[in-house]
Amino acid sequence: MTLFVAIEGADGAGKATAATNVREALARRGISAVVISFPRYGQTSGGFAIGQFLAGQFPVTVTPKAAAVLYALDRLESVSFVSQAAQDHEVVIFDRYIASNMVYQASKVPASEALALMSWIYQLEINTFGVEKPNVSFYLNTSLEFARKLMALKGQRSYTDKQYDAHEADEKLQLAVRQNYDLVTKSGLAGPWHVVEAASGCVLRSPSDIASEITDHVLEQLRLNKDENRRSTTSRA
Ligand SMILES: Nc1ncnc2c1ncn2[C@@H]1O[C@H](COP(=O)(O)OP(=O)(O)OP(=O)(O)O)[C@@H](O)[C@H]1O
Ligand SMILES: Cc1cn([C@H]2C[C@H](O)[C@@H](COP(=O)(O)O)O2)c(=O)[nH]c1=O
Repeated sequence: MTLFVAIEGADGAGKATAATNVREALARRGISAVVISFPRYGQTSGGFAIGQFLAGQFPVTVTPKAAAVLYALDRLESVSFVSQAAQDHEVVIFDRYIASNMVYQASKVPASEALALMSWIYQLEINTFGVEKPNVSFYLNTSLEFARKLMALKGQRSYTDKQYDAHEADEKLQLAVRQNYDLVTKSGLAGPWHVVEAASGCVLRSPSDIASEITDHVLEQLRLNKDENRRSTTSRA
């Protein structure tokens, strides 16, 4: 059975880097893994609409619920792509997944409405759209200060020429995103969660150090899954 792993975090936390390094670390152990990054900007109509929205070019005002639907549509359109990846690989690593949708949209409404909106989005994606649940999620926790430095290292994006997109430019949103990741990880929504610190004290950890912490958890989860499969095969025999 394929393991679905989600790597989550604020903009510029180093998720794409961690996802690639984890995939390579698994490959070195003979475990086949693939990285799928959401949004899939150029691949789905939802992804295209999100690119327009983040570039500030969507033709109508996008409320938090409308944004949630666009992001969820991107994943709905990707269901068969994900299921093909699951047939071809032992591990599918998502660079952002459903929790990004829950956290970012919840960060645009008053704190008292955040949990209700998060659970609405989770129901929409899992129950209504039939998107695959992650088996384990990692939150790459980083301060806004470090994230700004990493964002500055990012190359040109496909959907905007600006240095910062609509979410990245919004400092208040970036702070609320950190509070809401804290809320989901503590409440276990869209989990189970492991929190991975991007920095140790006031020094950013190396990409390989971060990836090896995540890889160790993934290997442990693969072992647990194999034990579980063996147990259920034995009890059926
Ligand atoms: N731990 C790290 N130490 C130093 N540089 C890093 C680290 N992690 C990532 N980087 C660099 O920071 C930049 C942004 O990283 P990355 O694209 O992985 O972030 P991200 O979280 O996926 O960003 P976003 O969500 O905004 O797309 C890249 O140039 C990457 O090489
Ligand atoms: C998948 C997903 C993403 N977002 C947000 C998070 C970012 O601010 C942007 C785009 O992500 P990228 O990593 O910078 O390409 O969109 C979201 O709100 N909901 C989602 O489902």
